[in-house]
Amino acid sequence: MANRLIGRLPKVGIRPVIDGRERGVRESLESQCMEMAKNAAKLIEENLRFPSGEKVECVIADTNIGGVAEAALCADKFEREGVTVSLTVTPAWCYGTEVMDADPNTVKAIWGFNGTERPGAVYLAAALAGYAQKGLPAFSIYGREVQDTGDTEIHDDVKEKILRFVKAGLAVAQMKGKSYLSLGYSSMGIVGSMVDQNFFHDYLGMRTEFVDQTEVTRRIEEEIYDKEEYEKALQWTYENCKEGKDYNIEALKGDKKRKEWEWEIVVKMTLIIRDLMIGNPKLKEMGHGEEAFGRNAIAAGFQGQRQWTDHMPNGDFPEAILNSSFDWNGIRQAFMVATENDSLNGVSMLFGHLLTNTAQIFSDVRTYWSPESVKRVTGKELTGKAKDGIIHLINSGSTTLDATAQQRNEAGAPAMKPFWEITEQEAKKCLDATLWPQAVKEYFRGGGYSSQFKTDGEMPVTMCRINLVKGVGPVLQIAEGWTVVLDDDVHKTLDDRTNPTWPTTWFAPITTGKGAFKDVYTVMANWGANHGAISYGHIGADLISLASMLRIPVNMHNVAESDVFRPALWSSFGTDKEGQDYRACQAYGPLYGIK
Ligand SMILES: C[C@H](O)[C@@H](O)[C@@H](O)C(=O)CO
Ligand SMILES: [Mn+2]
Repeated sequence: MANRLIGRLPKVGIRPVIDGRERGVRESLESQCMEMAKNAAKLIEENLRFPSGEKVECVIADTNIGGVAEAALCADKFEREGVTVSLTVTPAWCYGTEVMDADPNTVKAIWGFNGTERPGAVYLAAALAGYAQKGLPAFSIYGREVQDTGDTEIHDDVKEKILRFVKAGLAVAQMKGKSYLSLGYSSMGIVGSMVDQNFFHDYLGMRTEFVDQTEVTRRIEEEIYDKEEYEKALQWTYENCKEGKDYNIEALKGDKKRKEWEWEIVVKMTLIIRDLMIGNPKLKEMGHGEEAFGRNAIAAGFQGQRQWTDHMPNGDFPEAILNSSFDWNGIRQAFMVATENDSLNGVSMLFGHLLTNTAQIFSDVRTYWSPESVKRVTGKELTGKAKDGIIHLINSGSTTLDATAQQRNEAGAPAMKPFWEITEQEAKKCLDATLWPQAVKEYFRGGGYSSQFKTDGEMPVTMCRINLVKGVGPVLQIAEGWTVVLDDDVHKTLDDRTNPTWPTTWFAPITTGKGAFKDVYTVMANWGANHGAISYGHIGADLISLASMLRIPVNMHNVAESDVFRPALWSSFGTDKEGQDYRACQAYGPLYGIK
């Protein structure tokens, strides 16, 4: 099941461009050129889907584009069809700016066929020079190996670049016009929860919607939720969410009646937060037309601490369930809900979700454990991928239950998958691997239930985080690494020193010996905030491409330089890639800002 958001899904436009000279040249290229476009469309449509499950659709220009009139016809078609990502393809020389996609509102790339009989790469270079001069960043795709004229195969390096470009371009398009829903506002002085509407508007093209947490109270008290669904949800919760140990001191423990009330409240909160995000037609049937609309929120945050949690059960259950790929309605697309309303971590989760279609982990970046410290407190050596030290990722609230690592990929390895690949049995395993202890009352006076589990499998993951820096603007940090599994006794000793009621992920970033990635300690020391968003997979290169489209410089990453793929004209901003990125992002400014 997909999440209901308003606005059509963006399409990818393919533009075959051709040397317009008739009486020989054009005719000899027509079919090869169109074939290239069809192959690119096939590659994209066969490989890419939206997080809601729909297949990505391509639109090909009606004819090859040999001059400005055909370019305009194509632009017209693309506008009608809702194309926002444009890929120009050509095996031959064509006329630079005359055939280019000059629409400032599309994300652009050109694939110039690397053959020598007809010079596709020469067009690519001419068009890129044109784009540089006009200030329109475009990605350049050019295969490493020379292909023969009639060869229609797409080499792997080209495939990788096309798919990376399209994925990132579609992420840009999907955010545009959607909302971040801020439920409550500032949580415990966490600056990411002081939602910056200018950042959302200028960089992401998104709205920011502000709703006070009293709206949740009102809907609970006035019973503005689907009551049938609520009964089903409550029963499902009792059957699938096992209550854990109560760690509170006797004096703070709630009685049976109180605990039942808390379960009822947290289930109602889950329905209500979801309805606030995406609406619910059922509410209209109940006479609540306004509430039925929702806020068209592609991501949200719940302040919780402290005003809500000092008084009411906390948001851990609603956040964890919404962020997971399943609930009482079955297996479904995960929502993006940031705990403590940390909107910048919410956006980082959204990036990961749009690039991978999977649920996302939200965590505090809590403790760096050196091998020596682990040895000191447990008497044991860290081994395997954990051997050089680990970072403890842990937070009450938003960590998806998909992070229990109970799902398996085709190779049988632990994974977090898009919802349509998750089996009923896997969803059940994730739920079975999770306990729900009473929230620790010293922190959460109003109680509630925290999700308690550990990430019990070694998975490739990428942690990222947007930070807003005065004088610079937004910057993105990225750390690829692995979730690691510690021996049970080591895990328990380390976990018990923290808040054992919360979900734990042990993270071993990949270190390079240089800069922020000198070692695990320096990764932790260079992290720019208290939170990180963790996505399944090594997606650093995809995040880098996406950030460049949004003109957000990357201030720290451990992706191989050969995989860094940004608009071609970034190379006009110097030779070192990081400096190029800062200078180019500054020169072009936010995508939707005042120019
Ligand atoms: C209960 C505490 O207030 C936690 O929520 C706190 O450690 C954080 O998560 C801070 O981001
Ligand atoms: Mn936190």
